[in-house]
Amino acid sequence: MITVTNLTVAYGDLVAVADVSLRVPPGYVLAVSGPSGAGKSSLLWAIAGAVSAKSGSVEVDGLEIVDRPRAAAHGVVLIPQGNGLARVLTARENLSMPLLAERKLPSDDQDRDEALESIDDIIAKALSDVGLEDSGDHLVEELSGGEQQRVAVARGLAQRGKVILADESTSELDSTNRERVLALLRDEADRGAAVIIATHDPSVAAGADGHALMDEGHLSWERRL
Ligand SMILES: Nc1ncnc2c1ncn2[C@@H]1O[C@H](COP(=O)(O)OP(=O)(O)OP(=O)(O)O)[C@@H](O)[C@H]1O
Repeated sequence: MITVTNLTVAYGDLVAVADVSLRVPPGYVLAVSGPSGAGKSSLLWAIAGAVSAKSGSVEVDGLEIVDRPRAAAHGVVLIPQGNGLARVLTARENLSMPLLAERKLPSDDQDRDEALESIDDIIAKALSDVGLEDSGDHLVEELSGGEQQRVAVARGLAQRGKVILADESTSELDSTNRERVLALLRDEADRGAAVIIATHDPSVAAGADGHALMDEGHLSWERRL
């Protein structure tokens, strides 16, 4: 459960998120739309622990989110706008980094090999789910914008979070891949994650369980969860 209570995020004097409250239970997909600069990314960053609240709070399953490392360890996955991939690493390496960071590999050689094989399996499935099973060894900078976006989605899915925050994750995709990614995000909700999608696309918002609008940091409801 994502619980945002009277959250305000500010950059100096600029208030990006103004006294926002919302709840997203496990199993639900919330779409957040609104004009450029409305505060959608800032709301997602605050839920991910990547920016601090000026006032108010964010909780995930009762744990207050105070910084990114603890949020990530608690299963809060952010698929950032602009992908956030390391361009000089391969797609597979980009997927492996958060998985390796969150696990302590066993010291025993055989146990370690098994753990690494299981990570390889998770990565192969995530890349296959986004239709990039043959692109794992490509450098990110060799991939198209839409392929990079799908790698970023695969990286998010591979982490099997309890919260998935997808920031404009379909903006560069053709309709087939947009439907594919939306179905994958729906699968995440069906497995028990709470999902928030920031989007400019009305068709993405229409497919969500609820739809919130942001404008100048304020949130209102188009369709409640
Ligand atoms: N790191 C930052 N420092 C200062 N101002 C920022 C920072 N990040 C965002 N802003 C400002 O905060 C406001 C909200 O930005 P935000 O990126 O959250 O909006 P958005 O709704 O996601 O926009 P878009 O749809 O264009 O991605 C904007 O005025 C933006 O310029």
